[in-house]
Amino acid sequence: MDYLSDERKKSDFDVEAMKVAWAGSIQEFQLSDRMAKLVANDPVFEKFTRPMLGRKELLKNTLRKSAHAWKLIIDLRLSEEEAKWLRLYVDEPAYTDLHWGMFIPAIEGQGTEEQKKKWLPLAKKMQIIGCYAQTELGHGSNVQGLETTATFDTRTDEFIMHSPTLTSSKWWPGGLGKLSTHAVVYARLIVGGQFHGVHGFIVQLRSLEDHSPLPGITVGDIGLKFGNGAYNTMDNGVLRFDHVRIPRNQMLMRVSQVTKEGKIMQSDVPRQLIYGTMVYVRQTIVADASKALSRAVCIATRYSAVRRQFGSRDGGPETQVIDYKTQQSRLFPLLASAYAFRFVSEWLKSLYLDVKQRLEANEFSTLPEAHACTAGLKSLTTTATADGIEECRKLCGGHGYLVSSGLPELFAVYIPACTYEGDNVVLMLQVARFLVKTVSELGHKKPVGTTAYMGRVASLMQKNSAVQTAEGWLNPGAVVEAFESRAARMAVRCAQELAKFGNPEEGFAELAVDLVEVAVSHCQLIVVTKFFEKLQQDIPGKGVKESLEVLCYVYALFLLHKHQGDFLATGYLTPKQASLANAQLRTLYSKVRPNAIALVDSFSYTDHYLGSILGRYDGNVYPKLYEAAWEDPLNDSDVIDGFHQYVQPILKQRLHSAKL
Ligand SMILES: CCCCCCCC/C=C\CCCCCCCCCCCC(=O)SCCNC(=O)CCNC(=O)[C@H](O)C(C)(C)COP(=O)(O)OP(=O)(O)OC[C@H]1O[C@@H](n2cnc3c(N)ncnc32)[C@H](O)[C@@H]1OP(=O)(O)O
Ligand SMILES: Cc1cc2nc3c(=O)[nH]c(=O)nc-3n(C[C@H](O)[C@H](O)[C@H](O)COP(=O)(O)OP(=O)(O)OC[C@H]3O[C@@H](n4cnc5c(N)ncnc54)[C@H](O)[C@@H]3O)c2cc1C
Repeated sequence: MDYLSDERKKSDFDVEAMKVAWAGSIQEFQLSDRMAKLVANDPVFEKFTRPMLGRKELLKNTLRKSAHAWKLIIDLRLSEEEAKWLRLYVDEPAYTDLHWGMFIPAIEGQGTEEQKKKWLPLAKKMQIIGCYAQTELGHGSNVQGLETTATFDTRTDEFIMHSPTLTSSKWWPGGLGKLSTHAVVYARLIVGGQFHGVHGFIVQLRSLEDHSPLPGITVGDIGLKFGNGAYNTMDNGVLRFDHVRIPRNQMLMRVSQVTKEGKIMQSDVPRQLIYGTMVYVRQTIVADASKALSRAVCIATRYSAVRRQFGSRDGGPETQVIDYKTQQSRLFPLLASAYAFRFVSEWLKSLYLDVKQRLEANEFSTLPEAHACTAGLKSLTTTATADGIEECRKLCGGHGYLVSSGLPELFAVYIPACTYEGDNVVLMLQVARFLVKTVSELGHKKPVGTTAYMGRVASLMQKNSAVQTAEGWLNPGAVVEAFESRAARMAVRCAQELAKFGNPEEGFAELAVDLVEVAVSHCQLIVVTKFFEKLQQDIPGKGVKESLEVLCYVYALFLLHKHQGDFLATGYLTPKQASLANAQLRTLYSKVRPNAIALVDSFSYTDHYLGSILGRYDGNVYPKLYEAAWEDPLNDSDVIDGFHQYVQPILKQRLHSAKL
């Protein structure tokens, strides 16, 4: 029985076509769908018991799943794209993520042709397992502050890897604790007693025969992390070196080379390329944000249509909580954000692929913008997604707190995304630096790409919004201009404040809070613009483009309402115009309402992937919640183990004193 069938009938767009729009293309949809079903129908990938497993069982279970996934990849000859979808739907962080997601890309981006030829075939056949060992106990954000040393010994043509202090212990790398045989280790290069910056080195950690740590290497897991199950399927590790020797050709040498004689040779490649793997991964994290948020939103939307509270008239049904305006005002912006992040990630991927191609041809001019966009959008989307998942939990009331809602584990797995791959505030400060630089160069350099609007700064500073009615806000030009003006005005104002400081670094530190706000406004502008640009494309299917248009305005006007202080303070909007935007937002919520279930069905998530009783496709929530309760190990017996030993004596004492 489909308890949501009435809801599904209300929608006025072609869901199958929306699924394709969400996936990006029919090919991508079919690929994703095939992998989703493959995983959902395979009992090895069962995940409901995960939160109840102890750490050792949990990790062993993850290893079993990873081995099974690898076997499927080989047996079914899955492509790299298919393997990525398979990984998504298996839905369990594992050591293989860092192997494929960072170790291999680090060698690809920073290795020489010779190094790639040697290491990549081994890694791609998984004959070695690698991780990305950058962060240390004492330093994560400040990469130049890392303490591990790689000292060149000209006599033996080797580097000596050493951890001179406790704080230099590598700390956090995923896959390091128990599984990796190798790591790309970031360390201070020391040649002839001189420090030559931080570089990456391929270091073997464990024997390929019996997996024991090699001499001089201390390695282990850093311990339990937030939440049951969740990220505890990953062996984040600690690593120390005691004068471990590696051949010279294991320093990744695309950026700088060390010769046998101990000479440093700089190639034309900028040193920032050492950070290149982070640019790649940040871009993938933006795509993952849309997946995690859409998943939470799918659960909360379906449950909000099932759940009824108050409002019964003449004994009729109570009101579906999705019909409360307050519920809509919390849920629909998140639904719109999931779509917005999906489309901006599509754009970011194309930007990244373009930069990658240029880097391969030794053309580096677009690297700073790629860095700013990946850093800023990673920060913006992961912050909004982490907050959004928690909001979805609250939108599901008490039942959202049950593990069987799927939301607690999703939250626990997701929130470190605000920290890993760059703390979100630190990353926004990088964007701010880029923007301040752009403003300071306006006189002699034409801004391009995502900062092109700064080239119109004079008019953006003068022109105010012309919107007169609520309908007036349903105009891409009006909305984009509002976001451009806000971002440009905030950036210029901050740059003017900065100029008052004799020492720019002192000013940057003092104005950091305002600078982060400038960076956020710029990143929001990017997301809004890319959503409108998406709507310019051919999007087939009845009512699909119209529904996306509604979501695009919801996303933009929700942000405008939330940050109306900025829009008002910069003088671009009047209070009246801000309130017209809010009135339009209410109308838009009413347009989303009949399509809400269809819009989350368009993510095409299987019940296996959602892992949520509240978000079941058929809406059959209550019987299934009731059934699941009885599956809890505590309900194996009517009288709990420990009752006779610890509780009964207390009860007896009470009876005894009652007699007195
Ligand atoms: C069996 C089945 C298999 C199936 C197959 C599976 C397939 C799976 C495939 C994929 C899965 C993917 C999963 C991925 C999973 C990812 C999980 C994430 C794990 C997390 C990993 C980590 O966290 S790694 C560690 C990350 N660390 C950080 O991010 C550190 C943050 N700090 C920094 O980035 C920097 O230090 C800084 C940006 C803060 C810079 O600080 P500082 O001011 O000191 O900089 P510098 O002086 O060094 O340099 C300034 C200069 O450089 C520019 N710049 C900075 N960063 C970059 C960059 N990244 N790129 C380009 N340029 C950069 C900066 O703008 C300055 O430029 P100027 O021109 O000088 O102004
Ligand atoms: C689950 C997980 C997996 C990870 N996986 C890996 C991995 O595979 N490999 C790896 O190398 N690392 C990994 N890391 C480490 C991760 O990359 C770092 O934790 C991250 O980069 C943040 O650095 P930090 O811990 O030093 O934070 P800190 O920099 O110490 O941040 C602490 C606080 O200080 C603030 N702060 C720091 N600097 C500034 C500044 N300049 N201005 C203003 N505020 C500032 C931050 O905003 C934050 O609030 C992982 C971390 C986690 C949680």
